[in-house]
Amino acid sequence: MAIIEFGEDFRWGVATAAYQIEGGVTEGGRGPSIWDTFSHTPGKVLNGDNGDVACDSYHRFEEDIQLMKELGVDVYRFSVSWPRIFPNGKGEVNREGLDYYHRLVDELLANGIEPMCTLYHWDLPQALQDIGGWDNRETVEAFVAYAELMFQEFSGKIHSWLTINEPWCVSFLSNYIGAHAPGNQDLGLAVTISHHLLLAHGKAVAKFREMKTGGKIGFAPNVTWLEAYSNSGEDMDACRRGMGWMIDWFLDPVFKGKYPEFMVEWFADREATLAIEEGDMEWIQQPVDFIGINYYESNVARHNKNSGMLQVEGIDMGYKKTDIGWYINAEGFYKVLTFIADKYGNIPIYITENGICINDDVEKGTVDDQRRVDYLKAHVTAVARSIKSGVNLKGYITWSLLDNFEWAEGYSKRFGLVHVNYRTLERTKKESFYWYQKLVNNHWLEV
Ligand SMILES: CCOCCOc1ccc(-c2cn(C[C@@H]3NC[C@@H](O)[C@H]3O)nn2)cc1
Repeated sequence: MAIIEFGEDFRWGVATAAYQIEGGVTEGGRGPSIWDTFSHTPGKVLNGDNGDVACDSYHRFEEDIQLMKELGVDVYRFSVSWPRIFPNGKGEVNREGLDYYHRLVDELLANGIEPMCTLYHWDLPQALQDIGGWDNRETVEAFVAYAELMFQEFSGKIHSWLTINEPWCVSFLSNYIGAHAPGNQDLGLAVTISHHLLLAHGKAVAKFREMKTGGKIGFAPNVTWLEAYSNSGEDMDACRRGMGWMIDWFLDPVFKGKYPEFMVEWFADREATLAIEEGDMEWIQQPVDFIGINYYESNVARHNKNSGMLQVEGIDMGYKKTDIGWYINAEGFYKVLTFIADKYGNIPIYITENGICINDDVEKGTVDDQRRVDYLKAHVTAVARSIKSGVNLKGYITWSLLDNFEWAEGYSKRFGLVHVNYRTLERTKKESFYWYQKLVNNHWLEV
């Protein structure tokens, strides 16, 4: 057995998101979001599940925080439901919504846990979608106004902010592939939305700097690693496109001030062009203090001209799969982290999501999710390897504290260290909870 060690200043955390855990969708003055609309549209979410109750964390957050305290985590990454703050997306502020998040943040601070706040984790106020959503630059301005209010309201309490979670999911998964809310399937629209999301991010960062409320700010792209099936130029190019779609498309504008040309051309050849206005790129490349990286899986891929818009075909190499069908490959985690550090300069990185869907159920009062322990062990070791290789990693925040509403998969897919019985809302600590507790408190693990 080998011992893998982490410095005492390395931060450990757990992550959730508002629509996935809160419930209370008509309480406390909250307005509807696009996920309320989407989940209540027949056929959009597996089993017709929705976030109306979810884990009921709106009423049970003290219990959840006691679980975090028992874990011993340093950081809790949560998201704020924008329609709790601005029920109509902009204009009138809902004081009850602000008060709810003050109670949450105060309880975290009272228990020695640092709040890391994601401002946008996919639950766009429906009222903004009704005027075009992220396709409309008015939504960009509404986001900046929402961010400004949150920075002011929580100044001195929240010191770590993330603007946008997984802009690839918000733009391409939700507006080209159409699997997530609002469910459009238009590449040109998705490309425009990706630009407006980066503009919203950059303008919010600029507002954060201007307000001087203190703390640090970043955003959280989701990333993957694609290993080329062969060393042929077309297979290597295909993998470059697949990663360019998810990584370079969002990191190049922020860190290099321009979109990756090879992707601009690929989209333009498919009538999807960027409408960049004077000053946009200057806003987008506002320096960030850190970047959140969300990683789940890697693939082996090759070129196939008949394989979708990107002409990238995944090849099943027999890697073990999770219960949501994603491949398990911790080597890809190490490779993508070193790739990002090499290409974008050694920016401080927090892993803001990494975890595994394992649907084991409660038996004899526990959940023996050894496959989750194995996944976490391998991926935390990949994090240690990356640090040893010079990657400026500051912390690891696992997805998720609780089983929760996994978007279009509903409640069928479980990512939590803690099992949730959605009928009784009873929480049950899994074996992985105790494994993570030991890692978080020891700062080392045996592999
Ligand atoms: C080609 C067709 O593809 C159809 C589905 O394609 C995807 C891709 C990616 C995802 C996905 C889900 N998650 C986990 C979440 N991250 C944020 C947090 O809220 C977690 O719940 N990350 N990525 C889902 C579906």
